[in-house]
Amino acid sequence: MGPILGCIADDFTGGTDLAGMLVKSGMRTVQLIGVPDGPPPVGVDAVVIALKSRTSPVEDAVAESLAALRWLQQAGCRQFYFKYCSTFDSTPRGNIGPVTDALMRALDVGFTIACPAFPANGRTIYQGYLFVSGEPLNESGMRHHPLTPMTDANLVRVLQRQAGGKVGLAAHASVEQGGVVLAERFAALREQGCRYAIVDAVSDKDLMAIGAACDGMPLVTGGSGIALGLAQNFRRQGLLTGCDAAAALPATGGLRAVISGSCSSATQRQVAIMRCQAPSFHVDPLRLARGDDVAAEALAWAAANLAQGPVLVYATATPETVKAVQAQLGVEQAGGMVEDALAAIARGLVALGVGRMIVAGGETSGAVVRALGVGGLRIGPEIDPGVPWTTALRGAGDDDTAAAPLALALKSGNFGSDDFFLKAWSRLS
Ligand SMILES: Nc1ncnc2c1ncn2[C@@H]1O[C@H](COP(=O)(O)OP(=O)(O)O)[C@@H](O)[C@H]1O
Ligand SMILES: O=C(O)[C@@H](O)C(=O)COP(=O)(O)O
Repeated sequence: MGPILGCIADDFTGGTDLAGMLVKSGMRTVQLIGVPDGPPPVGVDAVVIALKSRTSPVEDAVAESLAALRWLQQAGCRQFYFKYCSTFDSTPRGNIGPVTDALMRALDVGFTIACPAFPANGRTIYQGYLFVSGEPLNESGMRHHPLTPMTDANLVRVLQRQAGGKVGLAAHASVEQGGVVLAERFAALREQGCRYAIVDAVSDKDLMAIGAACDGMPLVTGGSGIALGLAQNFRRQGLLTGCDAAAALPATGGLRAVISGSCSSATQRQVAIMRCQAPSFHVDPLRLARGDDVAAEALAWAAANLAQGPVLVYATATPETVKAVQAQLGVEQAGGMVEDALAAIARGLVALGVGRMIVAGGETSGAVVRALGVGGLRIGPEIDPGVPWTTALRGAGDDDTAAAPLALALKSGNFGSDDFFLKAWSRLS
């Protein structure tokens, strides 16, 4: 049987986050990188197509998302899921609103939900306000994000600025009463002319209620959290028949490296800790802009250090440093230049024998995975909430027979414990 649930993720770390969550909920899941050419994989319950569309121009994000939807429809999926960041990362023009609108039009649906909550990672929503580990979004580190600074915690307001229709709120008072009451609240909002409901959630129990209320809803949108409650609907209908071999990965090996282009608060702490314990190489955007061959330097340095243990290559910097760089180079130019350099270094590292790699940052992961020509990812064991180990597949139909496939952990900027870069290796057998 083909996949039942078709997911479109707006970045690659978000894709592995969602795929890991679906696997945990008992759905056999494969993550594909970009819209595939080939036929859908067999023996899976869910497919996640990971795009790099979070900060693309709106028209490009919409076109790519619609292409992904068409492929998932042809693959036979019966429910669709637009995955964005648990901190609702978006530019003032979108892309969450415009992509949601385009998917709704294509599916001919008049209502959907928007819920980025991920309580296990401290993302909770109450009265429509998004909190990050107890801090309102606009007071969290997200206000300094290099590409998508988030300066308003009220998601009804944020989505209303991006979307074509009216945004309503399904507050916690409805959510805590369970799926039936919540579904009634959705119906009431629809009658009031709302096309979207921001949904409160402060616990996994709330996510299960949201999942139940979304039974049969053609399109859901959110972070990875709401995935937790969807499998129960399919299971009840007898649609989840396969056994879950999800967390088993083929044997991996080779040298180890961490590549970090994330400037998020959690990554800054993780980089600081790894720098004290392992050889590290700093990629300076201003040197890139001057035309220095930083990638070649990094690879020569890596060749001399890799044998000793994991190495760190990072562009991660404080908000002040990032602002100064952006003032000189421009926001997009700085980001693109760093991403290109880290991607070239990742390719060179694999050529030097790196077989296990952690990449920190969503945009950074997108650039690296593309440069490595990865077609898909097999999902393995979770390192920390939202970050599984994966192994690289060449494409949709790949049966993963390579002797020792490349192991990749794509770490969302703000996920993972402070010692993530040190402890992650032990989760890979
Ligand atoms: N020192 C720096 N100066 C300016 N931009 C940087 C610097 N280091 C990284 N970047 C850019 O910041 C962006 C970080 O985004 P991303 O990789 O998605 O991380 P996160 O997951 O934390 O959001 C990337 O485009 C990256 O190239
Ligand atoms: O939902 C989340 O927070 C993550 O899955 C995610 O999308 C993070 O994006 P980055 O912080 O850009 O890695």
